[in-house]
Amino acid sequence: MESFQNPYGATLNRSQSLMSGLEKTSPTCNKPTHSRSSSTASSRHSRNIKDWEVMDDLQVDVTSGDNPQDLTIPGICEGYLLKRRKWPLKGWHKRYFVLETGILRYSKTQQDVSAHSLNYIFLGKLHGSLDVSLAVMSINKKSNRINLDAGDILYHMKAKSHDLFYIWVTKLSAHRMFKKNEAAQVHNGFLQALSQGTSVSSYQHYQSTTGSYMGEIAAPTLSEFPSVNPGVNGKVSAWLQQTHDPDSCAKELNRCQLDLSELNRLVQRLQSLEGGQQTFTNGELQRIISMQNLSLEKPKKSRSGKIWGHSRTMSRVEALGMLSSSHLNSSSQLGASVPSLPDYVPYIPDYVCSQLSPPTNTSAEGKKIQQDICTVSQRVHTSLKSVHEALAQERQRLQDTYHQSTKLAEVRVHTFMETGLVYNRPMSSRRTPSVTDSAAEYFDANDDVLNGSSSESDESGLSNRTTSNSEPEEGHASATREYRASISKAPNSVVPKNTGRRTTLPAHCPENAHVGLMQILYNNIGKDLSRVSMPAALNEPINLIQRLCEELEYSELLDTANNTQDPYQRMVYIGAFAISGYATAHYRNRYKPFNPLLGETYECLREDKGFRYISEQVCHHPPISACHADSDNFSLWQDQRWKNKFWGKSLEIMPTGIVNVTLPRFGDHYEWNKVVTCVHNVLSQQRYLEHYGEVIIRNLNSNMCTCKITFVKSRYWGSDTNKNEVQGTVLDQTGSVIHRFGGLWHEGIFCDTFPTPQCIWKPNPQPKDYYLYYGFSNFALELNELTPGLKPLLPPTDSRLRPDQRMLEDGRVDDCDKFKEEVEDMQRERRKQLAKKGQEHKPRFFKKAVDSSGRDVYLTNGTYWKFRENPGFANTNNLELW
Ligand SMILES: CC(C)CCC[C@@H](C)[C@H]1CC[C@H]2[C@@H]3CC=C4C[C@@H](O)CC[C@]4(C)[C@H]3CC[C@]12C
Repeated sequence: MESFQNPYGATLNRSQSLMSGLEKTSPTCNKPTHSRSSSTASSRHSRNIKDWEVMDDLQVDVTSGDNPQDLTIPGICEGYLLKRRKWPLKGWHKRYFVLETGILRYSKTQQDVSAHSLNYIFLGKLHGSLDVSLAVMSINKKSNRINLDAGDILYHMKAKSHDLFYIWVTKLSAHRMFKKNEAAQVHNGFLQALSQGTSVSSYQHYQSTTGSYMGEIAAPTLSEFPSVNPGVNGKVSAWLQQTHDPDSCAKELNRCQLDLSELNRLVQRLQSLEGGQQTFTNGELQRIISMQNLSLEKPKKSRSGKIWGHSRTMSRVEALGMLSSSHLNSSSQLGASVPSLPDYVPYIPDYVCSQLSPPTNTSAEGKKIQQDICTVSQRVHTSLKSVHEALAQERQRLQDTYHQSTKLAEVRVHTFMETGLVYNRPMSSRRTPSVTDSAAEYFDANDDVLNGSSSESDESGLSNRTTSNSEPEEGHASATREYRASISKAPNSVVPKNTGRRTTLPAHCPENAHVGLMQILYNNIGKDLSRVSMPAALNEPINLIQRLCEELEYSELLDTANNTQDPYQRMVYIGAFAISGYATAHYRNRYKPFNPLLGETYECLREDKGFRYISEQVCHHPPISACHADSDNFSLWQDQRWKNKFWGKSLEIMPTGIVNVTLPRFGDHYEWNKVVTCVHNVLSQQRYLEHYGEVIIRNLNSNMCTCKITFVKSRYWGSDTNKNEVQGTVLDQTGSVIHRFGGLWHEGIFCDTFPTPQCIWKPNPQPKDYYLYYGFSNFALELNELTPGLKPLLPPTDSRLRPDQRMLEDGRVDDCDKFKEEVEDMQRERRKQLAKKGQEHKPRFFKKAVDSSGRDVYLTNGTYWKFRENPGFANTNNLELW
């Protein structure tokens, strides 16, 4: 593998194609024991995967650490990129990105950002921020896509052109390198200080020189605070009176302004002195791109007619010559951190070229001007520093006050709830619910979201909406805090004391921290996880078709819905049910359900809950699990298919099936989609699950109301308290909000627009020692129970009879591994036989159909319970799966 010298002096390997790793995975060599998934994966998919490259981690020589260039801060890069929407899964938002000192931030528009300070200030809402050195970076040259996966945060970005893509990749690589060096340096300084037994002053010194950007991630930005209520003038003046010398900041800033005009004059003078004599040496280009501040947007003509950065304009010819492929490919000694782009001569727009010119200073007069620039700059720096300090103090005060006031508000709302002061709102008024004063405070911020726009995107697939992309909103966060407080006060649902079912598993779950998940995942990139066989220690003794049944754990919500006259309130229960299915995921991130075999079935008869459920693995390619449940109060069916994507640190699971529920009493037929589930930090023990996106629930038989539920993506700076947020609204035909509800998907849902505000749903408490039993809930514990009475009634294809799964449940992990392999081999053999005969597998209890929207679906064919009763599965022809 070629190795290069990057602009900062460190040696690194050329980006390594992930696919090359995959290609090596032939059946004979390098194949891990547990990647026996089918090699006939969709060719389209694998072609796409081939185009992705993971940027190698840069090798930083920590020990030498004597290269002063190591800590040169690469120039800022800013401009619009497309950012993939979280919901709907297709389409991209245009977002304005700023990359500065290793931190990538973005907001909605360029106007949200101001560069008129030492650091970038986000005037509008800062949507997100990421330390690029902590992320796995993968790029796709063909589609100009860049992914950054930091485990907790995952950005999918796309450049508008290949040239911009090239610049961004160069910049990102430089900033990653810088950040890594910086971390190494801090680490070194610290170690040195410790080993010398001196105080850590050198470390502190380092911190004070680089402190402006260190730790930025953790510090909340001003935009985090809710907007100020206009009716608080009195409070503001009182506040200002306490502010320490408010005029001094203004004075300093005035002084700065004068100095800045002086600087502007000096810079212009310097430029006119040096005009046009610049040439670039071979290989310097990437260094220049890395080091210069670049604005990748066409400048809007400012008053001075100039854009910031160096303003010498290069001719198109000059630019092309400079950016010829010889500069960009691997022969460049500096072109290390960027993948080579052979046969490609990018056209860098003039307004970017004009910023690329490196500073030069040769003449004596030039030197003098430079000195002046330094002196004035230092003055500006001192002024701004003092302003910065004053503002920091102010921010601290604000922050303290803010925290105090939210605590107060909480207390107030609690009292409001406790005193039972409820408000009645005529439902007929059908307008956005008004809330009482005490609650109004925190709902104000919600309104724009509550009245959110439609989820249609424009033709280009681009959108500037922020209402339905599951990005966090501060207003919601505070609403959720209130809901949460109320939910925790609500009594726990009473778990029936004795269901006669088991309350624990026969054996503890195996320890699996040692299992080399990394190799398995890297070797199966792009493949469905549902096709990848994993070591038994990574499995839970539950099958995916059983796991689907878990979504019925809170079926009483559907019972309630079927007994609720008011269609809007009914919808709230349906919404809560849709959310409740996700609750168990909170405790379930260490193990993966078994992949069902084609033709495997599972039944769940719950007289106590009043429903019966069946499911079958109906298709292998792609894997599809179909299920159907009936009760006096509802019918539910869905077929579940999911795609998954592994981005280096996180695994995204995108289910595509639609859930259907009918309520016999009102003739309602609801249908809704599922959200994305992301397993963050999948390779480490800090693994956790997040759901994000939007669920839209429609009633196909009445357009009276719809429900919109947002699973909010947590913020990077979020404490645990803003994880797992959900917000829902029930809208009438005109789009007005009739109900709103929210909370956390693992803690419960509160609705404050009901005649009596109340907790709609709260998950059952986890059983004792659940951690030792795969994190299962009581309901999950019961799913695989096989009682002597039940055994003869089940078809032999029922998951309860699957030996490998039973072995795992009994704690016989090695036996399970062996048997699992056998079972999977048998399945392959069956498939071969079928293919030989030119036949296709046909599901036994489901039939293929097309739903009202033209989607392929699997519906029950109504035979399961009939066969079970008569003639009984012992007397039918059954598949032999194991
Ligand atoms: C590799 C292993 C050990 C890491 C753990 C992966 C676990 C957390 C993954 C593997 C398969 C995943 C499940 C696959 C499909 C669905 C259906 C979807 O509608 C809800 C999420 C859910 C239920 C996923 C939850 C997370 C899940 C269980």
